[in-house]
Amino acid sequence: MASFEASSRDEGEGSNQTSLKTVRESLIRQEDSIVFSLIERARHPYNAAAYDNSSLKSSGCSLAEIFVREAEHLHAKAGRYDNPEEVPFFSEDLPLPLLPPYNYPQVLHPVAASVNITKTIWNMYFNELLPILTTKGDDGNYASTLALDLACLQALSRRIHYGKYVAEVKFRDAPMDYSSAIHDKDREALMRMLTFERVEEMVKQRVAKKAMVFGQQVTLEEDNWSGDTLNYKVDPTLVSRLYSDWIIPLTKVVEVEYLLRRLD
Ligand SMILES: C=C(O[C@@H]1C=C(C(=O)O)C=C[C@H]1O)C(=O)O
Repeated sequence: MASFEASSRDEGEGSNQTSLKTVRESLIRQEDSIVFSLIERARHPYNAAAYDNSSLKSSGCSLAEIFVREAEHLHAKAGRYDNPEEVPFFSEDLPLPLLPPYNYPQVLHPVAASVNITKTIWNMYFNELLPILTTKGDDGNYASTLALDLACLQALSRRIHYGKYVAEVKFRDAPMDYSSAIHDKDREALMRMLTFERVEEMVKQRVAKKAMVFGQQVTLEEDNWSGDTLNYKVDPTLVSRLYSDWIIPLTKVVEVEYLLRRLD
């Protein structure tokens, strides 16, 4: 595993199973889901009818919203939101899981449940990301398109809200330093303390590389494996930009919001 800027602080954590190292390893694995889901969604054009609030006159919302609401309803029955890493977009009136709850480890402070930026993620995904990820046009495959949107939204929500875990382990590593900034409600100091620019740079480079590797046309002819002649399924610089402009900044917003409530 790559060595991280803060690796010295990971050492000696002993009994603490969730360390900055394991949290970062999870973020690295989540990159795979995000990059794959973006590549899959980019197979279809934009398909505007699925997002138009006026297409379904009787409901007043878009087909996308109905799709995500009903999918979350079903996922709630299967226990998805028992896992504190999963944050639904429409948390009102979700049904209880049908199976008895699984005993997920309680790593976070209970205030974690109140940190939720799904509205921001929703707006970012539909207003900013989708128009640049997809080509213009309509292929009529709204169900497939929306199922792929759901996969993208879930992967993004999970990754961004995982900032709670990042913040928790950073807090446990340096409780005195963080506590004084939390008492002062000093967002800027918290943002400075939790930021590791070198790690962010590595993340941006790695996701661009993953977009190149996962997005190649794989053929059996040797020639097609030479990097610069390839036509990637999603522009690797777009994936890197998605991380630098939205995913990393929003993860850090979650980190700060969680820390501000960490001593409540
Ligand atoms: C997630 C972390 O916190 C911050 C956010 C990062 C991210 O979202 O990828 C990376 C580095 C830090 O600036 C971390 O330190 O690993």
